[in-house]
Amino acid sequence: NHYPHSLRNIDELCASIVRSHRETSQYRLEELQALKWKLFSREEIQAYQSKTVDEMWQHCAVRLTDAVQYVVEFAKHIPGFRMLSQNDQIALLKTGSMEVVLVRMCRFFNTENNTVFFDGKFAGTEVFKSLACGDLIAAVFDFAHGMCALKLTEQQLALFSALVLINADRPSLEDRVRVQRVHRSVEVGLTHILHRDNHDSLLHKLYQRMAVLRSLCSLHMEKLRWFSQRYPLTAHSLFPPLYKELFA
Ligand SMILES: CNC(=O)[C@@H]1CCCN1C(=O)c1ccc(Cl)c(COc2cccc3c(C(F)(F)F)cc(C)nc23)c1Cl
Repeated sequence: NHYPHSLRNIDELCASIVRSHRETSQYRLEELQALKWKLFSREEIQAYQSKTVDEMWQHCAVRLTDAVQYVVEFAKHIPGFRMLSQNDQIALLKTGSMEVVLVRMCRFFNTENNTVFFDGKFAGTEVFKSLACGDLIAAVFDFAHGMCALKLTEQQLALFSALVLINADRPSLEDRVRVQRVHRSVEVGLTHILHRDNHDSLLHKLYQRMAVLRSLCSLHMEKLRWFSQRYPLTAHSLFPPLYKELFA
């Protein structure tokens, strides 16, 4: 093909990241579209609201762990991520996987009625009341709103997710320079895709979203610590092992 060698690599990089995103996105957009107006009944909302704090946390932790596992699969198929050392892959996933879960959540969000796909239907913030962390849930919904407003295509979302994950500023990386190099190639890929989509202005907005993401995830870690101190039994025994490995 007529591309100079480097651009061909970027095209191949973009294609592999988009493919990996599609294969690990948990639900296809068409499926979610079909379920868009399936809302919880009053009784179902009551049932969620009458769960105890640790029951609801455990219920969510199972789903979050599931989502994190899909992000791990996504990462494993990103060329350049696989090349990193095992320790650096774990270090990137430890701090980045929840951020990617949050980025991906915008796919499950219906901005018309401020609901998110949860447990098979679309839920408003009131469903999560028994978690006793309304500020966290409000922040999760706000972030999803902000992401939806950017109207990213699946390809742009795939590249942005890879950019969020492969971040050389993460703590305890062994080979920061190598992570920076992979980050740069993903960034070139995203810039290339945005340019092709005639949407160059989006890159700046996406970097602002990354800053919001970091503050949101430190709020999550604070909540997780609060929860595991208050409910040590649930946190240490009932949370799926991967969750503990990533967040403990
Ligand atoms: C298809 N559904 C989805 O994509 C989402 C993401 C993974 C599974 N999932 C849901 O079912 C879901 C959708 C919306 C919401 Cl608000 C929730 C509840 O979210 C959380 C409740 C408790 C703690 C959460 C924490 C904390 F603090 F642990 F880091 C962090 C995040 C980000 N979300 C938390 C969930 Cl679990």
